[in-house]
Amino acid sequence: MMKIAIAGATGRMGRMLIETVFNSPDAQLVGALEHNSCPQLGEDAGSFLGKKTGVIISSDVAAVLANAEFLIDFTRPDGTMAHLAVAEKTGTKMIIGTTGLSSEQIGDLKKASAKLAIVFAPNMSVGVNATFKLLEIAAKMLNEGYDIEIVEAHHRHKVDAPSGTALKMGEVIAEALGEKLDDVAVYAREGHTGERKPGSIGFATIRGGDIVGDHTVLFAGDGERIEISHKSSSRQSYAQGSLRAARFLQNQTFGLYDMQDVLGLRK
Ligand SMILES: NC(=O)C1=CN([C@@H]2O[C@H](COP(=O)(O)OP(=O)(O)OC[C@H]3O[C@@H](n4cnc5c(N)ncnc54)[C@H](OP(=O)(O)O)[C@@H]3O)[C@@H](O)[C@H]2O)C=CC1
Ligand SMILES: O=C(O)C1=N[C@H](C(=O)O)C[C@H](O)C1
Repeated sequence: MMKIAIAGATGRMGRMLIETVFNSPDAQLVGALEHNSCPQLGEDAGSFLGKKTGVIISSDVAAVLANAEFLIDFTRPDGTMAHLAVAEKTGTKMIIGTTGLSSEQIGDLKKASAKLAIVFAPNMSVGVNATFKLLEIAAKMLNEGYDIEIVEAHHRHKVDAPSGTALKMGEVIAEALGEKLDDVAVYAREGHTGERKPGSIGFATIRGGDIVGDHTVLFAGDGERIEISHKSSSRQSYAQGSLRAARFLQNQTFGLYDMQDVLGLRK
């Protein structure tokens, strides 16, 4: 039985993860973390489901992690890094879905992974990770005469842009074309932009309503265009993917992995 704690327990992903762990025969919910101004501190983590899990929402990271083999963290970059600092001491393996980490913070994850096993991925769904592979193939086949644009849409509460998934799509495509995303990305257009720069990868962001997460990559040529899209209609796929990541980590003692490793998709 995997002993799992959830960070950001009252958030959109936190709640989906609590429900998923609660209903999984091979997982036990042993902790639920929130920051110390959260109004639900002291409540049962399952109260939003009308169920008793026996786990009380707490802000005591050290006490929660002392009792947990795994921490699944979908919070904010500062929260994730604070949890990581404690997990390094307790040896609690981490599954990190938080997006918007700086390159310095990612560097700190890499350092920690010398001793701690971590899965870090901007999207835990099987479908999105399969889409990354499709994009790699498409980018190699359409490497001349096609302009590449990535469009993502998310709910009105999302705080980072472009999404972690859109950025990863850009990285996968850039790598397939022998480029670095930083050298070819165009994140915004406004005013007199001039003509599109050949070889660039454009990003466009939509925020509104309750959109769970849509990503489309356009390969726009002369007289035709190809679109590769993934649309999430529920957060379940992210939560199920996170549990698959925890199962994968059962067999790892250290190292930084992503969902391509978990799903056996790495070339
Ligand atoms: N990898 C993947 O598959 C997916 C990744 N995500 C990413 O997961 C993250 C969370 O998304 P979502 O659940 O929608 O966001 P929410 O805002 O609904 O949830 C975030 C939770 O983390 C808490 N939190 C915020 N800051 C801190 C902190 N410094 N320390 C501890 N806890 C904190 C929030 O509390 P409060 O609200 O009180 O601030 C809230 O409970 C985002 O980065 C998002 O992009 C989302 C879906 C899938
Ligand atoms: O904030 C979200 O909701 C999501 N965030 C992730 C991202 O930034 O890519 C994954 C998914 O798209 C939902």
